[in-house]
Amino acid sequence: MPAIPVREVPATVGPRAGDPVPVPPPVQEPPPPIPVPPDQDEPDVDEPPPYDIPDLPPDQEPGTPPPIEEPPANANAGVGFFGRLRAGLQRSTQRLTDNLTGLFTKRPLDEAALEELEETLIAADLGVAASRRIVEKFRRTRFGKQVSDEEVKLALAEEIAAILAPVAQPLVPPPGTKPFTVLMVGVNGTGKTTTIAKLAEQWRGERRRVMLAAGDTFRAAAVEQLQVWGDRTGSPVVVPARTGADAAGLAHEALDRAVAEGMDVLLVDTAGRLHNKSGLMEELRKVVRVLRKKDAAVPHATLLVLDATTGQNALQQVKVFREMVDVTGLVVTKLDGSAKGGVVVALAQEFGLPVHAVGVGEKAADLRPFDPRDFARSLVGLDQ
Ligand SMILES: Nc1nc2c(ncn2[C@@H]2O[C@H](COP(=O)(O)OP(=O)(O)OP(=O)(O)O)[C@@H](O)[C@H]2O)c(=O)[nH]1
Repeated sequence: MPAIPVREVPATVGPRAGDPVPVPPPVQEPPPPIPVPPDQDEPDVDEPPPYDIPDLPPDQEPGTPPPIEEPPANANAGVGFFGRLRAGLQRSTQRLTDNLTGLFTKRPLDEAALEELEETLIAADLGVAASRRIVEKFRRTRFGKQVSDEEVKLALAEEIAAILAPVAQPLVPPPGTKPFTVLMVGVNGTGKTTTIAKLAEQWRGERRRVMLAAGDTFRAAAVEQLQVWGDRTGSPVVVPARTGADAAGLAHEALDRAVAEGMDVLLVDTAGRLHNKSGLMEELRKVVRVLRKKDAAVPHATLLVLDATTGQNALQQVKVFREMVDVTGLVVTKLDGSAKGGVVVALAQEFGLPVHAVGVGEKAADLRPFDPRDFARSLVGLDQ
């Protein structure tokens, strides 16, 4: 196997043994896509043909991030993360609350109103099971009563938060686990690379030493993108020697380097598509197998990154990726551009997998640990 180069961080920003780890400058913007020259050394290696994973959403073209709906004009309004979350979820909130307004104030809560409530919740992507659960609670506690819009929102927020609470688990590298190794999986364009950068930024800010591994070896642009993020966050990046190099070999090499260099965290990017679903499954399983050979506990976490704009497709993606790898937690991105933020509730109800973080924008500060109360109140349009 050819040697896998490690892109070293310039001495001015990279940590040295014994030095305090500098806090990297805030990440301002995601790196622009970088044109990739044809690989002169490897004329035989072709880009894989368009992928054909029948169970994944058809609207995600290979290599093309899904279009993000225009965010609302006041998307950056508000103070702090709650304000961003609230602004980011505005489309989802509108979708949910438009039909609720006046639903119960015009009449006491009867069967027809409950049915309308259920339809509204399902249309807002909360999923059938969660919607039924919420409606049942309303039936038990409020049937026959006249309730104001505000009361409805409060009760909804409470119920949604109760569904979300068990899954809201921030991802914290446990003390003594070094390097805490995280495998990032998900369909292309969902935000894996950006999420890696955001986590790297966050953990470097906590003075942890972070290494990145560019495991999406077929997409040279993805490798370049991770290198840019590595430079920006001051994290060394292990890159493949050539396009299409063995991803498992790269992950193995990265783990060796991370151990040798005393890294606290290793974040491994992976491909979101290959020739077909079984090709992707084979590759992801091989990456895990090879890592486990080195250390049975690795990867310590396997995060599936989901794009909220895909709505109910996200549920399908969880099912497909769980067939491939042992998904330990979820990150839901692009809540800022989506009217389908309710899908987080459906994911919580259906799978009960930890939701570690949500993304409400492209900047480093736009990824935060998932707070059930904040999310629920934002989703129904209540203030903090
Ligand atoms: N609005 C918004 N955009 C995001 C968010 N997270 C990621 N993006 C954008 O989504 C696009 C795709 O993100 P990537 O990180 O490249 O996705 P990926 O899954 O790594 O995809 P590949 O690199 O193609 O494998 C980029 O333009 C990101 O800036 C988010 O929370 N909100």
